[in-house]
Amino acid sequence: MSNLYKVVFVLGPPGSGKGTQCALIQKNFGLVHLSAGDLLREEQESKSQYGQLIAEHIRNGTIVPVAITCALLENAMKASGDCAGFLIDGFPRNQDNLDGWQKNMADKVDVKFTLYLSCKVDVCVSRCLNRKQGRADDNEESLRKRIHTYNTQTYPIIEYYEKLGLVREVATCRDTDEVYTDIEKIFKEAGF
Ligand SMILES: Nc1ncnc2c1ncn2[C@@H]1O[C@H](COP(=O)(O)OP(=O)(O)O)[C@@H](O)[C@H]1O
Ligand SMILES: O=c1ccn([C@@H]2O[C@H](COP(=O)(O)OP(=O)(O)O)[C@@H](O)[C@H]2O)c(=O)[nH]1
Ligand SMILES: [Mg+2]
Repeated sequence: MSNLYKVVFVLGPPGSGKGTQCALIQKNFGLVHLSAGDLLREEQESKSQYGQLIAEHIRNGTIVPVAITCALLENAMKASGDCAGFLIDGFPRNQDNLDGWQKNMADKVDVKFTLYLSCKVDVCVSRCLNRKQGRADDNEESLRKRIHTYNTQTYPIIEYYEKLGLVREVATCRDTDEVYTDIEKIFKEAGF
């Protein structure tokens, strides 16, 4: 019996439906959903010493240094007790994230696969602009920067996992329940 944490990374452009689909997977498979973006927003609101730095990165669509994000993820994993595994939503987003994760977490986790939610940019942007969660980065200027960061820094991480045969892609420019039906099959086939 391995006592490594089981992990599935969930990546895709902003607005592709990562949070929406993770909520459904969590409910039906008992994996715990950890959104790196949500953890960073909570850290920022908690008057952390990193609050200003996090806020600037979020508004500019750039990526927070991995030491901060990885520590938040590891703490959340330790705090969540026994579970079927973790859905890590929106991380690793660049090479620095991947390097920091490999250095600190590689021997504590079993990464099962990366769920890649693919969606056309114009659909993603309009979903974010209509999301109405009061986010500082759901405006046209921040979204342009976020899409640029996604294309230049995050997509190469998906390609890295693709070369390892660890990507499961699901197209998300469809109704939420149609998308979830495909995702459910993938998790069942992976033994969850
Ligand atoms: N398949 C879908 N069809 C239409 N709207 C969706 C779909 N999936 C998510 N949304 C909506 O799009 C917005 C962004 O979804 P979210 O799950 O927050 O994406 P992400 O975490 O990838 O940025 C939310 O308002 C959500 O309700
Ligand atoms: O590992 C992460 C995850 C998120 N972010 C920051 O948080 C923002 C919002 O991320 P989130 O995943 O919440 O956005 P989404 O893709 O869900 O729209 C990103 O643009 C980054 O600035 C980051 O720096 N590192
Ligand atoms: Mg999200």
